[in-house]
Amino acid sequence: MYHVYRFPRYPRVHVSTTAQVGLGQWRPHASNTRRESDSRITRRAERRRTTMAAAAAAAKGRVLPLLAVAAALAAAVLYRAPFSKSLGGEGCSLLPHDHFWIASERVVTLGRVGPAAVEVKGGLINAIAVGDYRSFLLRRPVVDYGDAVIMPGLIDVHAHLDEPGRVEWEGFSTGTRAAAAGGITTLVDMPLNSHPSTVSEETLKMKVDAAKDKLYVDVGFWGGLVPENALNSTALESLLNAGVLGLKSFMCPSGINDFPMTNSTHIEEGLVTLAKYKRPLLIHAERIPDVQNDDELDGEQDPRSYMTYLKTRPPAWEEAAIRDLQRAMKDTEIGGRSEGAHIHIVHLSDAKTSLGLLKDAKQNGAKVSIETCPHYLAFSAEEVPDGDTRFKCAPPIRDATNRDNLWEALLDGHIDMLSSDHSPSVPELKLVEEGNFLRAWGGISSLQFVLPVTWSHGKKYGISLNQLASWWSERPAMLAGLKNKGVILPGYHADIVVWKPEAQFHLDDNHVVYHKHRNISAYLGKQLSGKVMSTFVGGNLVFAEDKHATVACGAPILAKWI
Ligand SMILES: NC(=O)NC(NC(N)=O)C(=O)[O-]
Ligand SMILES: [Zn+2]
Ligand SMILES: [Zn+2]
Repeated sequence: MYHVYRFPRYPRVHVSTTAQVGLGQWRPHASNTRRESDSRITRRAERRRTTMAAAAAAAKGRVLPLLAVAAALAAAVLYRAPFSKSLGGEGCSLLPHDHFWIASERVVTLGRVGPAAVEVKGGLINAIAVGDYRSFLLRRPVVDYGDAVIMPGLIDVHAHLDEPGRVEWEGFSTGTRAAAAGGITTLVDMPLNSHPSTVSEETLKMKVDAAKDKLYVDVGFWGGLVPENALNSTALESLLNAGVLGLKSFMCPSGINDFPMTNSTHIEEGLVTLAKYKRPLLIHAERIPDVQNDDELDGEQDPRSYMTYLKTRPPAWEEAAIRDLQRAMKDTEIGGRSEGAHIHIVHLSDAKTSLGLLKDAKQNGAKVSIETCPHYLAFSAEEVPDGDTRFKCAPPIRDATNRDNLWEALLDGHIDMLSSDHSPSVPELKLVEEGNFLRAWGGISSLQFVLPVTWSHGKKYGISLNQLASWWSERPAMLAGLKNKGVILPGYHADIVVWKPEAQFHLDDNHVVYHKHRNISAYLGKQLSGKVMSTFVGGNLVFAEDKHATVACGAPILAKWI
């Protein structure tokens, strides 16, 4: 027996924007903003949205509230593709079809994992047949992936692609090829490390221009909240109107001259404007405490020792930042000054007091979400070799107990999602030879490996494929307001990764790495399981069998406020 979930057969359902959300305390805000779109894909998906919810609800009640949150959080955020190539256009896809089925024994859809066939048509998921899908394989063309996993493509909401200005560090072409090879179908680019930083309408335009014809996956952009624009709502609105999906700010020096840190006043004022647009503020939450522990500063320290570096950025830095954010978080509560805004803490490393404070804030009704990154879950301070600056990042990788506590918080739902924080530089700045932790560039290079890394390490903690899809696709889509992405359901973009969780591989010299600089990644030399076979973006097969499509047909994603 099989059942097909298809657009026209289902009745309309009302998706409440005030539904209780199954995403910790992260509740959406109702909005009366009318949704519309100017892209072909978005319009089509929009017509199907209520039907998808009906299909999902019919199959599994749990899915409906998640759709409600996506709809509500994204109520004012839409996207369009100003220069995307036509679907299935010449060279965009390794598959010569615009309408086809893919099938496997393990499809992650409708809140379950099981046999299913997925119909892809015109860049969208058109129908899903679950159960005895084999009878569907008579319908051609079909790609039968056997027992490989078919899962929503990963959405990486934290990647530094560094173009324009520092293309020698990473770039749109190299970065998105690595993303496609790693099963990432959408990424959102950070506003710093490129030059200039993305802090205005003009600099966003430079980003989008630089990305032209170089995107192998879809790419959105965060803008920067910096002292120069934070208190100037006209400047902020022009950046938001230009299409950034939200803003990002630093509470400590960022290491980039034209991206200065913000204080809590900048953050609180910025949130008021963001509330109007219903877009999130992402915060690098480390702050140099007013009084530093003498232990951390005193004495002759070996700069090649990882412990020396670890002591320079203790958990107290994360804690000080979160304490500084207390008022801003309170402002996001219902009835607060910036109700409608949302605070997202990037790359949380401290699983102790900082996490505890954030849990309390969520409990009290603050609109806060938390991400952590695979390197905090895969590595521990104890195992970082002295002089191996590939492991340097901020906040730092802490001890093994902290790592276990991060996994626990992720599994318990206190940490909402994962991101790569792919932040490479040129090898010279990483000081790999010299091994000086205090002077080396901070940032982990990981984009292509995040799926196998999360899976390889998560297996030991008993993670499921559904959790993986939630942390890497569904919740990141909600954060970025990508209402047609993040799940495999009719009407959503056909952004899909096909991978083999059991396939082991050694990240050795023979492994093809598409990052600009392969040798600065801390994952090189590691044994991993989980091999990406195929990646589809908007129905285009953009990566398969270690080959990319010949033409880069990914779309830039720009938010539109109406
Ligand atoms: N300028 C950076 O890219 N910094 C990044 N560096 C890290 N994470 O070590 C970050 O996201 O904070
Ligand atoms: Zn950061
Ligand atoms: Zn970062």
